[in-house]
Amino acid sequence: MESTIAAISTTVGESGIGIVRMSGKDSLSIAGKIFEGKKTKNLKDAENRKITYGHIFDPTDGSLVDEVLIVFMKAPFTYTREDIVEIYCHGGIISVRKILELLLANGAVMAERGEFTKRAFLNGRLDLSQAEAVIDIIKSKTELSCKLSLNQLEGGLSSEIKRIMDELTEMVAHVEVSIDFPEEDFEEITYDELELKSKKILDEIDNLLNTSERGRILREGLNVVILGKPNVGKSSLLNSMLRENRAIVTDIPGTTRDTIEEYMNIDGIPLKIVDTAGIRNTENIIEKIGVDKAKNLLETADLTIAVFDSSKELEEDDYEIINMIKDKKGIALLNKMDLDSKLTMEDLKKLIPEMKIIPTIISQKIGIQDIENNIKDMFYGGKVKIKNDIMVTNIRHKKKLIDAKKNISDAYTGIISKVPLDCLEVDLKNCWTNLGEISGDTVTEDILDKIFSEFCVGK
Ligand SMILES: Nc1nc2c(c(=O)[nH]1)N(C=O)[C@@H](CNc1ccc(C(=O)N[C@@H](CCC(=O)O)C(=O)O)cc1)CN2
Ligand SMILES: Nc1nc2c(ncn2[C@@H]2O[C@H](COP(=O)(O)OP(=O)(O)OP(=O)(O)O)[C@@H](O)[C@H]2O)c(=O)[nH]1
Ligand SMILES: [Mg+2]
Repeated sequence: MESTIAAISTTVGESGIGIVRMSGKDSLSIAGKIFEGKKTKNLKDAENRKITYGHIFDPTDGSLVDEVLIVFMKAPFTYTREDIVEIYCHGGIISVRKILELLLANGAVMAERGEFTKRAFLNGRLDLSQAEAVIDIIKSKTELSCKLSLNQLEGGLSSEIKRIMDELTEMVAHVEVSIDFPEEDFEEITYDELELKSKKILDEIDNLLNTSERGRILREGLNVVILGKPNVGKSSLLNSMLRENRAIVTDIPGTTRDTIEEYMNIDGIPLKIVDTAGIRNTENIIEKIGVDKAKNLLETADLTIAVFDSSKELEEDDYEIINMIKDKKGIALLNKMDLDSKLTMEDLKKLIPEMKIIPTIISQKIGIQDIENNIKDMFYGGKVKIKNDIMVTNIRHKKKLIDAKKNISDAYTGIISKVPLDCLEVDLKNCWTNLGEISGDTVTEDILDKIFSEFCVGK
């Protein structure tokens, strides 16, 4: 890396302090041109990693720009493994921008998005999945997803991937020896050994892939769809869960015409919750579109909440809804329990014996806590220990794992049917390459550019 890069690393706006930073071999000399210290006049004389107080001046006219703290961090023990200078100035928009401008005028080039972290990766301080964790930390919206990304930054996923890659390397080496020196039987690997080893790798990749479903939920939110006949209290439920009057609630059936999506979280579990138009057989064109939309949404739901009205006898529309949700993951609510009962818990239980049924009075917020606890239980159903678990949360990693799984299962199938060893080698190597795209060992320039372009400036 020849160039010295500079960027503003904090948000530009009304902030107390702003950070402008530089990385590269000229960092110290460039900063030295615009900084004058109080006690330590010259930045070159400042101690490594020790904060120095002073002022930034515009060297073209000697005018004062800001009062700052500055630190020089000497390569290679820095964030990027290059020389770094960080300037802590007064926040806002003028000072940070002016200081960046001066650095650029004195030999630094504007850093691209994620370029500091990209350099940390290229210089070997982080592997690619760790670098990607950095942006996931910044973008995380809940404590839980932040914690997972921090684990990834600490190298949990990386070491697991590395371990599997080492196993593959060892297997390939054995296979190659057996191909190259078939006469010398001492090193030759047996098909039984190969079967065991490839099965182990297949299981390990599978285990990682199995965590990605929960990973997706943490990324996108658990997709919860509220379903039911008109007027049963679906929008009331949405409002109660959000704790705000988001959707219009009236006693006129057919109030909600379109779907309403909102985000919330229950103890850190992100939820996308969708209120839908009441399902009924209708001739009204607008309402019909809403009803069809609600039915389609069911396909992508992680969880459905089907609402029933206890004050009304079951009708044809209820039966249709029961049919739709029967084999889906979800819970049923028997609402309006404050009114005279025409539909009991027992009646409903007979129709959907597999499903959890919760009695509610949504208009009085009764049962909401119960619903939220049930959603939580379903999420933690797999008994994940989030804290120590390695979890695949990144969609790119998931895709690569799927490719790698395909390679190793092909190899495994080949081993079972005793195909020639050189046929296996290709699958094993491809598997290694696909895993290497997660760690960054085998990644291409294009992929790197794409990954780091999603970073923020100054990271
Ligand atoms: N001011 C400031 N705050 C920051 C960062 C930064 O770059 N600057 N970070 C980044 O964006 C994060 C912290 N991450 C960092 C990771 C490594 C090193 C570092 O200097 N590592 C060296 C030395 C470690 C040591 O002293 O033991 C190394 O790994 O060799 C610095 C920050 C969050 N806070
Ligand atoms: N008595 C009683 N009324 C309720 C309860 N829950 C909701 N309601 C009332 O039922 C009516 C319909 O509620 P909504 O939330 O608009 O029902 P919806 O299912 O969204 O209806 P559509 O949008 O038309 O499909 C409103 O007047 C609510 O105040 C309850 O537990 N008990
Ligand atoms: Mg509604």
